[in-house]
Amino acid sequence: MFDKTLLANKRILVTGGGSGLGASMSRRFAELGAELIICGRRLEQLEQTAAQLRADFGGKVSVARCDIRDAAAVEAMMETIWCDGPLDVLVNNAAATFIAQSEHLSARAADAILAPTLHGAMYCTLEAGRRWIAGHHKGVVLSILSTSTITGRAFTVPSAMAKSGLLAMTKSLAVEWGPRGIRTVAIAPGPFPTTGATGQLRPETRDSGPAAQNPLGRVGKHSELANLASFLISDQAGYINGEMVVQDGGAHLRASGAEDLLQWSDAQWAAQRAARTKT
Ligand SMILES: CCCCCCC/C=C/C(=O)SCCNC(=O)CCNC(=O)[C@H](O)C(C)(C)COP(=O)(O)OP(=O)(O)OC[C@H]1O[C@@H](n2cnc3c(N)ncnc32)[C@H](O)[C@@H]1OP(=O)(O)O
Ligand SMILES: NC(=O)C1=CN([C@@H]2O[C@H](COP(=O)(O)OP(=O)(O)OC[C@H]3O[C@@H](n4cnc5c(N)ncnc54)[C@H](OP(=O)(O)O)[C@@H]3O)[C@@H](O)[C@H]2O)C=CC1
Repeated sequence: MFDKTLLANKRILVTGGGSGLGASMSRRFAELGAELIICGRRLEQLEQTAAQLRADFGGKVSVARCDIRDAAAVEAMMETIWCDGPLDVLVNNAAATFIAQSEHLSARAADAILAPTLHGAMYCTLEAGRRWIAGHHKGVVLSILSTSTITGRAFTVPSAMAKSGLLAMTKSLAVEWGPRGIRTVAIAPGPFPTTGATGQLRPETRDSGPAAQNPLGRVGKHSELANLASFLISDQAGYINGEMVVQDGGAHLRASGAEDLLQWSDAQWAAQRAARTKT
């Protein structure tokens, strides 16, 4: 699909690159010649993914243990990265969510989603952006958002708020940082099965799967998202700035994807609160 050197000479940080969609994007970027830094909280998971990428593609892959909720930790990570040279691309991928009735959300529960999803991505963007501007270096920020930015989404309100905040960041910085050579772009994926998303959003007690509700009758393939991401961060997409590309098989045109939860009984919600997963 792409020239194998599409991302040669690109130095890319993927937050949450150790697992899920972050690992799948990292894999494709490595295949297309990029140097990678993947960050997350679980060092062992990061090392495992990095070792596999090195074995498969032979390029340079480094890991950074970093909880992006911690602004000082993000600054320290960026300092360490820049010691070896500037990044070319930041992929804001790490995020958290869970389903809950909003009236049951405590402040801590709301912050547990907003802190990594909104604040963490903002810290990473600001730390990369200020270094790009100071060094007169071009950069690209790709943020992985959600179709909740278009529809809103019941029962995942903090996530929907965070993703909409990041869409506002993407559009705003396109204008503010475009003249400085920095592009900001985004993808709004529909359902792409991952351990994290399935664990948090699809308890076995939910009746119908996202494939059944999708106009195309299926969920997304990781390779499809990884290819779109590769294009958007490449120089081939050099005139795309401030845009969010939806990749959901048309699902958001039918519904936001959470309406089945309106039918849940109090007992089902109580069981969900008791059985909630933590990844
Ligand atoms: C068409 C459909 C498409 C849907 C797309 C939706 C778009 C977004 C998708 C995604 O983001 S998928 C990625 C999901 N992956 C993850 O969430 C992985 C990362 N997860 C985590 O880090 C954690 O699991 C967590 C969710 C952040 C929670 O862990 P944390 O250690 O931060 O929380 P705690 O200290 O345990 O609790 C803090 C606070 O939050 C309350 N809480 C925690 N989990 C739940 C839950 N499942 N339900 C309700 N409340 C929860 C917990 O009770 C604490 O509050 P207090 O009790 O202290 O008030
Ligand atoms: N999968 C889907 O259907 C959809 C996903 N998305 C978006 O795609 C992106 C990836 O989702 P997905 O792969 O499913 O999610 P996963 O839960 O599978 O992966 C999340 C990744 O983020 C990392 N992470 C979470 N919290 C932090 C933190 N505080 N600091 C650093 N890293 C963190 C995790 O690593 P660790 O635990 O080691 O920190 C993990 O590698 C997210 O932005 C999500 O909102 C959007 C719509 C649909």
